[in-house]
Amino acid sequence: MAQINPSILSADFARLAEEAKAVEGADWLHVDVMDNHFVPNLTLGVPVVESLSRATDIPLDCHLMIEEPDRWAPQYVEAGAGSVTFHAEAAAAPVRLAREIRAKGARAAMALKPATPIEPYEDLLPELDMLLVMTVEPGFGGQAFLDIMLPKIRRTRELIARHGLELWLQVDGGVSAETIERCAEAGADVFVAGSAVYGTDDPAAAVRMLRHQADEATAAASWACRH
Ligand SMILES: O=C(CO)[C@H](O)[C@H](O)COP(=O)(O)O
Ligand SMILES: [Fe+2]
Repeated sequence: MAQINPSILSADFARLAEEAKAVEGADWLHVDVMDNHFVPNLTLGVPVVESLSRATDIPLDCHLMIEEPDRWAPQYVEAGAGSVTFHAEAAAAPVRLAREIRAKGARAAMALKPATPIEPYEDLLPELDMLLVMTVEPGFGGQAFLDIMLPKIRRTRELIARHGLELWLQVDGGVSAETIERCAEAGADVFVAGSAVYGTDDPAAAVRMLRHQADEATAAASWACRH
């Protein structure tokens, strides 16, 4: 079944615990950590993740858009994150970092900005639990989905299948009722949605609707039949 991860970037930061409750039934809560260096925006850090992990039963999926993830990522595991994603463009030693995240007890994931190809990282895939293909330029919520990323999602799904891996394939940025089916058809199975969830009157219903759409599109997709 498709996993839907609402992004709290589009939530009210003064009411994060309530905003987590508003998406009960979501698979993960996506937490965008930005440092105003790797991306031109600043959000939250380790103490907020620590408090949020105590305030909700939904596991936290921390997307680190920061420099020096080798230094910081382990601290997010200690703060309670169930999954930690570092960017390929920022990590100094991605294999060592992925192993450290896993050794500390979280799922290890790596993200690719739109201009970063997947092919140079093929040998790294067995070290990861999830690969994130960004479908907008990281930094801000509410941007338009980049259709041009669909071939990269397809190629990544093919590589995962070729290596016989159980790796999850996440998409993040502009995922909505209009775009989620294209992502699922191309091979994504974990979907981050910020504005498409928190920008509605009923965020929990939006999660259910997006999951239903993704499941239908996956069932019809050739990559899932071969899986
Ligand atoms: O990583 C991100 C931006 O860098 C966010 O997770 C993403 O943009 C979610 O927001 P939306 O669904 O509104 O695009
Ligand atoms: Fe994100």
